Amino acid sequence: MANTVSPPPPYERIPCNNHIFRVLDIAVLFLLTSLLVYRLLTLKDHGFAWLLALLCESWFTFVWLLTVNLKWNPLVHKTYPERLPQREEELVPAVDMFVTTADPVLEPPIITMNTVLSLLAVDYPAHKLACYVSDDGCSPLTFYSLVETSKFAKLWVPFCNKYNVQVRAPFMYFSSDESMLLSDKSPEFHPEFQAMKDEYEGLSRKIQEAAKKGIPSCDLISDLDVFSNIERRNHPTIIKIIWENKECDSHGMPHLIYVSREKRLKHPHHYKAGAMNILTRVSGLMTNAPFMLNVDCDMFANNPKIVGHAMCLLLGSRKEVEAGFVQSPQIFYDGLKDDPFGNQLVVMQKYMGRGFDGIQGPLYGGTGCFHRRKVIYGLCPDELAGQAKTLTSVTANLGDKEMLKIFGNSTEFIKSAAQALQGNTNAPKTISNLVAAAYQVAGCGYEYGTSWGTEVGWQYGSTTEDVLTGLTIHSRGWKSVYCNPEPPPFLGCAPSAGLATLTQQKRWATGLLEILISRKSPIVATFTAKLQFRQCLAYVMILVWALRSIPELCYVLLPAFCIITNSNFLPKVDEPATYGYVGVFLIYNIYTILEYLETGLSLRAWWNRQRMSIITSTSAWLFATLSVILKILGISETVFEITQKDESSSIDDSDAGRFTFDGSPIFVPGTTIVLLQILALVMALLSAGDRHCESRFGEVLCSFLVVMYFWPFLKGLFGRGKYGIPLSTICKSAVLSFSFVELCKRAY
Ligand SMILES: O=c1ccn([C@@H]2O[C@H](COP(=O)(O)OP(=O)(O)O[C@H]3O[C@H](CO)[C@@H](O)[C@H](O)[C@H]3O)[C@@H](O)[C@H]2O)c(=O)[nH]1
Ligand SMILES: [Mn+2]
Repeated sequence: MANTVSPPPPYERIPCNNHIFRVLDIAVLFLLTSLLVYRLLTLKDHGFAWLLALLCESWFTFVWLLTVNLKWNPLVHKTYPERLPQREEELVPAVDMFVTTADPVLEPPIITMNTVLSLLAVDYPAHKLACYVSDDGCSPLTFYSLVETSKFAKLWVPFCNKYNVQVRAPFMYFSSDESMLLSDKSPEFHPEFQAMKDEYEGLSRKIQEAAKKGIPSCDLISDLDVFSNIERRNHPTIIKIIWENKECDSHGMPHLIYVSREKRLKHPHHYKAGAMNILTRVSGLMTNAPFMLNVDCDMFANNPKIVGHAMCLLLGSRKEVEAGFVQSPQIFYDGLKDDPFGNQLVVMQKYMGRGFDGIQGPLYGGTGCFHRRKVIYGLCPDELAGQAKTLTSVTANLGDKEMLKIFGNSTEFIKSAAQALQGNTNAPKTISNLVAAAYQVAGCGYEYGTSWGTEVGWQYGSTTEDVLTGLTIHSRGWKSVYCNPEPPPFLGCAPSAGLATLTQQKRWATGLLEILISRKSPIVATFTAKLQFRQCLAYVMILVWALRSIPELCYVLLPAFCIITNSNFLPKVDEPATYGYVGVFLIYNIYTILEYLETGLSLRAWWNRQRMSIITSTSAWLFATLSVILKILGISETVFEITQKDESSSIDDSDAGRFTFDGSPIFVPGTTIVLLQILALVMALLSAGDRHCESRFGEVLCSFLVVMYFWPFLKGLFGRGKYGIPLSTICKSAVLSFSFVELCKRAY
């Protein structure tokens, strides 16, 4: 036999060493269960507080069990694009890239344009790429910006290729240290760099002025006609091919297409999921690439080789089932020092990402993700061909009639979908000929009676459409892979303040709970479909976020309750069980500190995150639970509130990390908690001389700790202007606190 050396695989699976964490995991679990037993055995000697603590601690133990499951076998994938078999450019698979934007005010066009530019300039054959921008704001400003951007891109893309530019979002490139950029380059670089910088400044000026003074009357006038008198929520489809790479030039610029789907007041538009489905269909008609990359408007491609890295995982695995989709982490570029709002989620994503990678694969996070088109179309992996029928009605060989029923009434689209499902890549088409067909599939009535949003495409019914869509894919037996090369693949904006963070957390927790109680719940899928059991537990850990608010709120209120009613929820200081509580508290904190230090973050960042998790859980997640209850009762619908994105981060502003407040009801729980603890501490102080006081040491300490966690609210009580909690909120909280005290006293 010939001794052929097979080339090394383009990726490696590397298990992470986590012995210390496993020991701590088990230690916490052991202590928690022992304490539960202790509580159960001593239940009859104690009152209501003891029982409530038992219930809360049972829940915490359950959540800890889920955490241990998730983190038990962490794994990372390392990718080597240079090892991919060298193919002719013609054989490299195509990728359709989607950008969604929804509001030119909350999402300034210059941010979206930088994202588009970074995608147009990625290091991949240009004729294999197409960039589709969905504009749910139906804004002439976005369209105008895109046209201007495409002109700039014709200079920018070749510049990036010629000088192997590392960061291909111009705002980032030009704001990095110029001297570093300028050294080590050929003499012609300097003038070209300067010219490019001037061009970019020109572009941003144009966009800024158009935002302020309106779009200048220019040659675009006929194109802009369609935008005149348009209502954002009630308008026909607008599709414009801004640039077509007609020559199929691999060094040119990818296709660039603007899509604003039809919206009518009576038709639900399903927020981002709806927008993604339209992009899927329009791109299916025009380019039908076997892979689709989607990013939020603020998430620019920071690593120009990211498509290559993703291809290592998508093409490099022996079986397709190993990589139904490839997800990159959400990393933020505008983070404040020490993460005062705890919203960078670096540590959480790192350890959860690795954990998921060791089971069935990471969640789909809505941005920075490469999907196989056929997976989005609802197909099962080949391995499950026998069971496919029971898991989905989509198979590779459907008749026309079935196709029409599932995918809707466009013969052109059916044809393209059939090709995608069978894995045929088709010859490039002239995309401008397909605009009429594209208008049809972008209409708001198109999905009526089809499987879009239920079985095919991005899934409807949750404000976290991303997690639901990923879950549906995992339920069909696909695995997913985490792709996190250096430098980080995509960077975006984190919410810039406390309120925005809480609003985002509320939307996430709402959407996740919607999934938990839906028919697509992982608990159902693990029995009826192909979701792995441990993956199900991992999903449940995330989906119960909103529900965690209730036990956590109860636990936070327990110290105050006990002080007010002169009861106990903790053992007396001299009882041995006290060591158990102190032990859990210490080990848990050491555990989380270790995670922060191992990631290279500061102790302050750790503390900020601890604080924010409790604040988030008792306010944002609590409101999420309420909004899901209201939805179930049919009183109100859950909505997608878009996060504000700021271009210039205020890192230098020393007050940027301070909590700001407004009249939003989301601040009421936090304020009430602080008022209550203060009240309780004062009561404890006044009765310090009693014989009881010693026996309440634990409760007083905990109450004090709660105040530390809610420090931003305590400061807010005395702050001024936007840094102060409005009087109306304080009044509401005061009423709530006094009612609580009254209630406690009556009950006891
Ligand atoms: O009706 C809508 C609403 C939103 N979007 C887009 O959705 C994206 C995400 O919105 P954002 O306000 O930035 O929400 P985030 O909480 O930052 O987004 C995270 O969480 C969302 C689910 O809640 C996912 O959809 C996102 O991909 C994920 O990054 C943005 O590009 C928006 O333009 C639309 O296209 N149409
Ligand atoms: Mn965002």
